[in-house]
Amino acid sequence: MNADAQREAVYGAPPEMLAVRDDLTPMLSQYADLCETHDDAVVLFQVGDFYEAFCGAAEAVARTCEVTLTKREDSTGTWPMAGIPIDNAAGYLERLLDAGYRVALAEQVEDASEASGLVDRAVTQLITPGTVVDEELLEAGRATYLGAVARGDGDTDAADEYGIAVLDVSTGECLVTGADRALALEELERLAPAELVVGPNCDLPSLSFDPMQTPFEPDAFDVEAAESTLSSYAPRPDAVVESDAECRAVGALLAYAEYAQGDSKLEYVTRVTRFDPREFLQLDATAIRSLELFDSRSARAGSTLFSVLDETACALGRRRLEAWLRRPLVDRDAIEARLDAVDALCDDALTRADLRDHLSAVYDLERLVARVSRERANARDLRSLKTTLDRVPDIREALAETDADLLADCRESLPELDGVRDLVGRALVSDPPQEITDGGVIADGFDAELDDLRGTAEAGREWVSKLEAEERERTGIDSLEVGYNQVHGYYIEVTNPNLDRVPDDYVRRQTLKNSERFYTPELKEREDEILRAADRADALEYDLFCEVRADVAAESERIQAVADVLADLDVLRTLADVAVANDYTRPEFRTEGPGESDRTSDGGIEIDAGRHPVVERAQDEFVPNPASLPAGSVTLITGPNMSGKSTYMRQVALVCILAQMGSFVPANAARVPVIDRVFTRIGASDDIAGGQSTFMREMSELTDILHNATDDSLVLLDEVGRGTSTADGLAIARAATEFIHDEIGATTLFATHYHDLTDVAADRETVFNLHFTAAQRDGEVTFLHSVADGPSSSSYGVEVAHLAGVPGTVVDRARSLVEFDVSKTAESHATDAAANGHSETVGRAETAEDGTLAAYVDGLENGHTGKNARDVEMPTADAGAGSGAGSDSDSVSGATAGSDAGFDPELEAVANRLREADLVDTTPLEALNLLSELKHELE
Ligand SMILES: Nc1ncnc2c1ncn2[C@@H]1O[C@H](COP(=O)(O)OP(=O)(O)OP(=O)(O)O)[C@@H](O)[C@H]1O
Repeated sequence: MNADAQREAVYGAPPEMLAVRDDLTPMLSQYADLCETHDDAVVLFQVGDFYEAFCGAAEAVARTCEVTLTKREDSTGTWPMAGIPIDNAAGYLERLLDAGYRVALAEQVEDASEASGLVDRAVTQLITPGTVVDEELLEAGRATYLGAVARGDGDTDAADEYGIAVLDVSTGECLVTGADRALALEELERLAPAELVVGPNCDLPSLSFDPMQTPFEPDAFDVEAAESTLSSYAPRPDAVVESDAECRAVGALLAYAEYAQGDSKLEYVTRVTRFDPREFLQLDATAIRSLELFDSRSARAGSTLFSVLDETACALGRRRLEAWLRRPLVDRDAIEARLDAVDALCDDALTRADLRDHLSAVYDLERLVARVSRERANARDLRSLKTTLDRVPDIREALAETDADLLADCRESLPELDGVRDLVGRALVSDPPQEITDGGVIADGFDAELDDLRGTAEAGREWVSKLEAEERERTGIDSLEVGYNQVHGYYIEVTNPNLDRVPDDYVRRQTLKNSERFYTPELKEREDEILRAADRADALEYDLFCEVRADVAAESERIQAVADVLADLDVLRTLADVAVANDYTRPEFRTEGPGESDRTSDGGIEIDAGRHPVVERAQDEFVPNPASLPAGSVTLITGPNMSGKSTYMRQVALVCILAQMGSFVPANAARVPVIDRVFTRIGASDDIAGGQSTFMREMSELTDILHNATDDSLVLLDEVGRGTSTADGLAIARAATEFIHDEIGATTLFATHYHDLTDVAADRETVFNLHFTAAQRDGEVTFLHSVADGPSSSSYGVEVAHLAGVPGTVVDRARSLVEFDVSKTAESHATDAAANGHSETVGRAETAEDGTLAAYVDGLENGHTGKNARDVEMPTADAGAGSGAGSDSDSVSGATAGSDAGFDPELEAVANRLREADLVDTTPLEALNLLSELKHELE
């Protein structure tokens, strides 16, 4: 049985209980009923102060939560039972969720002391990864989404439409979008809901994240049913959604969320917002992952872009920062508005500091107001809400002088909500208790009746407090005491030796070992008065509290508006703080937006002294690099391993992303276009679970780029083609480069070790070569990390192997092999190159240095790999586009034509074996054996 099946086996009513169903005690019968109606979860059944589970579920709870498995015995049998204490249930619930269980809380919904017979119980909450609302189970600064995906009607054209909806049940944020399957799935990956309700006929591939997939009534996805659910959240559903698929997704999502919250409408979901993914810079899951925006492959803390930016002061800001980074803008005006605001704050340290100060005192207003609406908020929550709202006037004041439109808008749209502040301020004591049923919550002076009751109780207590002295005097018993206990109430206690002095009006209440307890009719009367008043006061306080909470709930929408503005402000000030602290600069935009006709010939990317925002933090000295990438150009980047190629490519993309989210960028200056998408094909990683080899994955990512990139896109390719044979890899890399350049026109950066690829620059004006250099002295390599024009001449592979710790003997031997073979091949290489009219200086290239393994491999591939080159049908480049330096296809086919004479198959076999050797997975002994075999072959 797999893990899912194991979990499901304990859902539903226990079969052993069903077998004796009619004989079960009323309580267990109630348990079995609730298990049957909630057969998609482990039912935790409140019995007093514990949540109990029985039978198979009890065993699962005991195992997962590490609590004792006990048993309950009654006339019908012995039932395994396990319980978790309600008071600190959060930790146990978390364990159950982590173990993949869904949990239904069946709570006592009537006061056990008032129930005649069996206490009424109902499932009040379903707890699953996407429906948790408990603060202790949620990550503060991250939205936790419940998601739904639905498809258009199978019989119509709309069948290709997919709808995606997400809801953060803890805050009420609800988003819906729709698109074709590919785009919709991309959006789903970007939103990465923790739990997913999937509609009928949705054909989902394996996802890059791992949501809990929840089966839910297919009927909820029917258009009519979905529209009816949606209509209680949006009076005109057709004004919110644009297709049936969207309607189905959001309707079913809300229906499931209602079911999870005990079948009640979610009053705090006040706005269902539709968005179009095309209105944002599209970053798919691959790009988000490979640019390490949120998750890093390195274990180093602070090694993602998000962690560099995250100087937020409150959870509201943190969640908003994540949303902005996940979804940068494409509307130039909106971007400039954010940049103006950040700019203004950069220049105003005082306002920044003020804002930080105020915002760090605010609570998570979105979650607070959601709790208020769900009637789950206690008095402390309302006080936190007030504390937050109290900061609003100060925040408005701090923004009083600002010129930036967005900041001024924030100031103007910040409602002060005096009514709510005043109400909570007057109604609740300043430091209320956690419980709302035990009194002590409502402030004096708020309600006359409550004040009266309190006055009565207080007067009674005062009377009692004086009673001791009076009775001592009346009876002459100095040791007489007046006391109170929960069971017997007020009493007068007299020790045994003094019992003979007890007056006649004392009535015996309790006998203890050394004393007797009494009351007097008058004391009893006072006691009744006090207790009656106190009980009534507690009940009245609870009612008053609920009224106050309901009044606050009525302002949900305006409070959510405050939360919205505070979140924006926190992000804007964070971006300004980060810009100042890290010396970022304001980017300039060269185009109005994707697809706009005013794209000019200089609509490319120009970065002066750009840095990688994350790598620069980890580096003692980061070397800034420029980028000059005309629109639609392809830039081929060569250079030794570890020289900085990937860092460079990524930093260009990160500058563009930061700019479009409205942030300053790590550079001295940056002029950038508004791009529509960033595509990445970086790093080789297997997707064995998804059934893809490294190469297949590489190719499917490349396919995605070739199909979907536009001339407004930025494409990063890192070593495309390396997952297969050199000849095939080079052919694919070359063909892809030509296609992207000639057909798509996306601005592209391509890091490669295929030196032959650099020839593409020779006959295309907007294909350029850049390279990274390294200095080699006394056999040691130092990476300079600075970019220069032209292709690189060496890869320093042996030296990098040395740096990586490959044993000295192997490195020395490899070096001598390289030198030996290079000298052997250099001559024919030079001859071939001359014969092809192809010098080593191509385009803006620098002259290659020989004496390295790369030059040797170059030699083989350029001049002596006739077999490989012949095996691959290279697409012929447009001859007319050549610049005269020899077109790429010329150079390859020329090499092929003239190479057979110098082709040495044995030498190539050795080279191939060397090339394919995986040094990381080679033990020193295997390496020595390999070398010895190679030597043998050569000799
Ligand atoms: N501009 C820079 N200034 C300082 N250090 C840098 C710079 N660029 C990169 N580095 C350092 O060099 C390391 C290697 O960089 P990177 O991964 O970009 O090299 P690469 O050329 O892509 O390597 P490979 O070809 O092996 O993938 C980085 O982890 C970083 O520590």
